[in-house]
Amino acid sequence: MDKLKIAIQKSGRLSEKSLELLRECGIKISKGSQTLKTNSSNFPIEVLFLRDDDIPQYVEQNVADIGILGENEVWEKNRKVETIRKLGFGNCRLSLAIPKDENYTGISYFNNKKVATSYPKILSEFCAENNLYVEIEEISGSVEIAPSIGLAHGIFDIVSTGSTLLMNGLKEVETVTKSEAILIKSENLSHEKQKILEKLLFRIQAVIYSRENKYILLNAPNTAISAIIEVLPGMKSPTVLPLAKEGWSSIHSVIKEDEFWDIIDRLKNLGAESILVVPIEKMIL
Ligand SMILES: Nc1ncnc2c1ncn2[C@@H]1O[C@H](COP(=O)(O)OP(=O)(O)OP(=O)(O)O)[C@@H](O)[C@H]1O
Ligand SMILES: O=P(O)(O)OC[C@H]1O[C@H](OP(=O)(O)OP(=O)(O)O)[C@H](O)[C@@H]1O
Ligand SMILES: [Mg+2]
Repeated sequence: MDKLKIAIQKSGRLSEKSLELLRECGIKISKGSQTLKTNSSNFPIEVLFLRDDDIPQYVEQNVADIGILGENEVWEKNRKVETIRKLGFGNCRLSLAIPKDENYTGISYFNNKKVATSYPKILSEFCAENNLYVEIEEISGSVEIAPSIGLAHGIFDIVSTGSTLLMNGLKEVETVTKSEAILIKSENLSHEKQKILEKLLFRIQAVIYSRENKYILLNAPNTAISAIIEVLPGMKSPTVLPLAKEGWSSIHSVIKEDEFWDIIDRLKNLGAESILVVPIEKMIL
């Protein structure tokens, strides 16, 4: 039987989370620290561990069928690959930064300046759109060091918490774009591999839904049920079960994790008690 070849980052920001996603999809993968290629024992998939920068090229050339990498690498490498979906991790932004004591006057600050980056294509497109002439100094890593050693006036790099900028005496002045991990595929997948991919995508969808949602259970007086249901829409409609205590019910529903803290006060004000919020193992709509 054919195997679907998936390229993921060997070591770096996306490695652990890519493996974790596959494992949460029920795919068994054993990996030693030096493993560069491995087969799953219970799913028709072969995992290739690569530098993230190389993944677009391998997927374009059908060496790998699909890959997990940052959107930023797909934009930068500009290979012929198809984006399938976002994966909800590896969130970061690509920003311009300058030494913290510089007086930033707006985007024209960068005119005729030297900027160091590992993303020359994304940067040059941004400069062209904004009619800026910028001298781009391409380097492959430790970009934040560039201004302090006189290599460039500013940098264009990935920012997440901002602590690398801070530690290197820089300030973020323009966010050019945002990125997260995505799944890409080759434009020429065989019918059989496409079938395996669909099976994998079904599982990924269930895992991502379960990460984004929580199961909520609460007790409330029957008089408050309709008002509480307004606040808790649920997958279709909340479940309402009678409690042994006369005039009270238990209400169960599914809520978005990031909405929970916004609605908790409203639920309490409506008379909800004993509120439990529990993780969902898998969620299939
Ligand atoms: N600080 C961060 N927070 C969140 N996501 C990040 C962060 N830094 C990078 N990323 C995302 O993770 C991807 C991989 O980042 P990493 O720093 O591991 O790359 P790398 O050093 O180029 O790795 P490789 O050795 O595989 O080439 C980036 O392309 C980006 O999409
Ligand atoms: O805003 P922060 O949370 O500090 O994250 C930003 C840093 O993270 C990435 O590097 P990483 O630490 O992955 O190391 P690398 O340069 O070896 O890729 C990126 O290149 C930045 O340097
Ligand atoms: Mg890289």
